[in-house]
Amino acid sequence: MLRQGLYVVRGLYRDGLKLIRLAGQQSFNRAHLPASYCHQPIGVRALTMSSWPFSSKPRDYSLPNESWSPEMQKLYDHYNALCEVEEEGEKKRGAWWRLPSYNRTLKYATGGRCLSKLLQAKARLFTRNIEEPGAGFEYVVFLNKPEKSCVCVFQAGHLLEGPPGHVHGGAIATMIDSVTGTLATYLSGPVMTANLNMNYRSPIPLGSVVLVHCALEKVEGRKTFISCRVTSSDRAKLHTDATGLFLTINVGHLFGA
Ligand SMILES: CCCCCCCC(=O)SCCNC(=O)CCNC(=O)[C@H](O)C(C)(C)COP(=O)(O)OP(=O)(O)OC[C@H]1O[C@@H](n2cnc3c(N)ncnc32)[C@H](O)[C@@H]1OP(=O)(O)O
Repeated sequence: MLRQGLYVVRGLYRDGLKLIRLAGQQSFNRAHLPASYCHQPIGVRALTMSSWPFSSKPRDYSLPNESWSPEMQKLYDHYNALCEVEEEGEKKRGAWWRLPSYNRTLKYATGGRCLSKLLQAKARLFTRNIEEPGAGFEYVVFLNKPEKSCVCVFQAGHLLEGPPGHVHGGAIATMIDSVTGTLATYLSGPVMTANLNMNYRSPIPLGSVVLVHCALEKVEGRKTFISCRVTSSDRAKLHTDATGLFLTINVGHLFGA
């Protein structure tokens, strides 16, 4: 028992060192990643479960729960169906990927458990820190790899109220930052938001379901430019449009380097 525990601690320590070494590089390079990471997009890779050393798995917040409205479920089913295509009677991976989502950014990456203890043991990802299903940000992101775009299906809960009965502008900005940031991370590796420009065109009723569409505009050196449109679920109404600039960072930047 004690020996098993020591093996786990030693493994985590080794993985932690690997991650810290990776953190010193300008950007993640496939050649330096464990083989199990290499078939997944960066956003997914950071959260891979393949080397999860414990028996209990963390909750994936992007899966349907009882708070989802029929509209939210319908849109989830629509995009989820695009993740798998049938060719000559065989099921194959489609152009779309559903991205899993956890409530901590570091803990569930290889070695991240060590790092999250070193940094902020109580830290929780802002958009996933409300445990009550449906009260805050209910969302799922689907990535379209060939088109370098993504769609987020977002249902805003009662804790996100701003103007009476409508979603707070800061909550909308949070979702835009998260989804554009997710796409930029997938395309360019570790990034931070340098600039977000937002035009609020029409209010979003609380409890409604909207789509957050994001697409790559261009990459210039360390700069990744993403455009974003938040629309009603039938795409007929534009709620917000935005642009985001993301700068590739050396992960050491997060550690004060
Ligand atoms: C999975 C969940 C995803 C969630 C995604 C959420 C992402 C986030 O919210 S990140 C948190 C919010 N963002 C931050 O806190 C970032 C704070 N800012 C910083 O750390 C730094 O300013 C940082 C990293 C953005 C840029 O710093 P640095 O790497 O030193 O870049 P710097 O040398 O100043 O500038 C590089 C280039 O970018 C340009 N640039 C930098 N900032 C800006 C800006 N705000 N607007 C326009 N251009 C800019 C510079 O002009 C320069 O251009 P050029 O090379 O053509 O001369």
